[in-house]
Amino acid sequence: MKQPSLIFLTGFSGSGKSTIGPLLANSLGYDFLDLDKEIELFAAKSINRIFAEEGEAHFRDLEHTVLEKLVGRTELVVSLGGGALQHNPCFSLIIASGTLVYLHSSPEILAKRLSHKTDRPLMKGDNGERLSKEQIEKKIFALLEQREPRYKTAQIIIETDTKRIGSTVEELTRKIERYVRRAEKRQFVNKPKKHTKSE
Ligand SMILES: Nc1ncnc2c1ncn2[C@@H]1O[C@H](COP(=O)(O)OP(=O)(O)OP(=O)(O)O)[C@@H](O)[C@H]1O
Ligand SMILES: O=C(O)C1=C[C@@H](O)[C@@H](O)[C@H](O)C1
Ligand SMILES: [Mg+2]
Repeated sequence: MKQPSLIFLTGFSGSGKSTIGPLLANSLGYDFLDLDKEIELFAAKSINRIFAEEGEAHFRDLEHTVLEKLVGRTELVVSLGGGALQHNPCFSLIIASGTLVYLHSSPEILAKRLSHKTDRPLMKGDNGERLSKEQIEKKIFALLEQREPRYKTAQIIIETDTKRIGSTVEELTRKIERYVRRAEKRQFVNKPKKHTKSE
C-alpha cells in the first residue's frame, strides 16, 4: 500500500538531497535514510568502486534491492541518488509506495556545487578523469534533459537555487505535512468498509 509519509527526495546530483534530507526528517519528526549510503553499506564498498568495478547497471540493480526493503515504511525521509528514477523498476516502486518530492536546481548552480566534488562518478570523464566546470555543465545539461520528465512527476516540487538550506527545509516541512494529512484523510475516507454478518 502507498504510504504518504514515506518521503522520497529526488533531484539532480548536487540539488541537496543528502544535505536537506536529515534536516527535513528532523523537522518533520521522521526517520532518515540516504539511499547512496545504504547501498555502500549493503555492498561494503564506495559508489566510486561499485561504478568502476561492476558498472552502472549493477549499481542500478543495487538501488532497487535496497529500495525494496523500504516499501511499507512510514514517517521516513529517503534521499535518493540523482539517477534512481531512470531505472524503470526503481521508478515504479517509488511511485507505488510513497510521496515523491523534487528539489529543482538549474544546471549553472548544480555545476557550481559539483565542480569541487570527487565522489560523483558520472561527473567524471570517460576514463575517470576530473572535468572542468564547463565540461561538467555540458554533461549536466544533457543528463538533466533526459531525467527531468521523471523528476517532474513529483507530488511536491521546490525551487532550491534562490533559497538558503534552512528556508527550503521550512517550506518543505509545511508542504509535506499538509500533503500527508490530506492524502491520509483521502485513504481513510475511501477505505472499503467491513460488512457485518447482519448486512
Ligand atoms: N541552497 C542550497 N541548497 C542545497 N544545497 C546547497 C545549497 N547551497 C549550497 N549547497 C551545497 O550543495 C551540495 C549539495 O550536495 P548533496 O550531496 O546534498 O546533493 P545530492 O542531491 O545528495 O547529490 P547526489 O544525487 O549526488 O547524492 C552540498 O555541498 C550543499 O552544502
Ligand atoms: O546522478 C546519478 O546518476 C548518481 C548520483 C549519486 O547520488 C549516486 O547515486 C551515483 O553517483 C549516481
Ligand atoms: Mg546524495
